[in-house]
Amino acid sequence: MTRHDAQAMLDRAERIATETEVQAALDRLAAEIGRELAGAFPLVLAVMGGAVVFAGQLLPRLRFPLEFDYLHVTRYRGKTQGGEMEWRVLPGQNVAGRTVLVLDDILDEGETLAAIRDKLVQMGAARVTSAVLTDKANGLAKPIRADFVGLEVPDRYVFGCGMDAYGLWRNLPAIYALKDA
Ligand SMILES: O=P(O)(O)OC[C@H]1O[C@H](OP(=O)(O)OP(=O)(O)O)[C@H](O)[C@@H]1O
Ligand SMILES: Nc1nc2[nH]cnc2c(=O)[nH]1
Repeated sequence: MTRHDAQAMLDRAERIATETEVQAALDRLAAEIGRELAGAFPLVLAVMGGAVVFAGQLLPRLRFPLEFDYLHVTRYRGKTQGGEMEWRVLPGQNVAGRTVLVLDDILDEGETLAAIRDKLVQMGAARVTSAVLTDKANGLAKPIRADFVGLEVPDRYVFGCGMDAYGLWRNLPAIYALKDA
């Protein structure tokens, strides 16, 4: 896709959450997480690559002791339909016995977060919790619910705030839905 195509895709998209709304959701999430996990000395794990913006903006709002690490799993790979799960970086052995908080940008069909939870439990995590910036209202019986949800988004392909559209526009500070996908 060219730079011009990328701009045209954004121009055709619909903005579904403003930067101000995203920042307010982050403030609320941080307060909720603090109430639940401040005393737990959690291991916070960002799911690369979509969680990079969410983690980068949430972490400075968490004012309690924690450790941070990441894992990398993907099943969309720049497409708008999910496929086979591909683990690129497994969680480290430091999860054993810990309260873990998984951060991801979106809970859609829930396959990714459920697989991460199962992996962490298998690796000996004492408690697995999760926070997602967005939860897609797709009417599906998801295999997992997130403990902390920033914003509900409609059943469309969304991008911005770390989420990509065909590999692009993770850098946008607001959230958009593709015109046609
Ligand atoms: O609930 P699901 O239907 O499983 O989808 C959610 C996952 O999809 C996205 O990852 P993606 O595979 O696009 O990789 P990315 O993080 O590199 O964007 C997103 O970051 C979640 O991890
Ligand atoms: N960028 C993006 N990634 C996703 N992964 C699962 N659903 C979505 C979505 O709507 N947008």
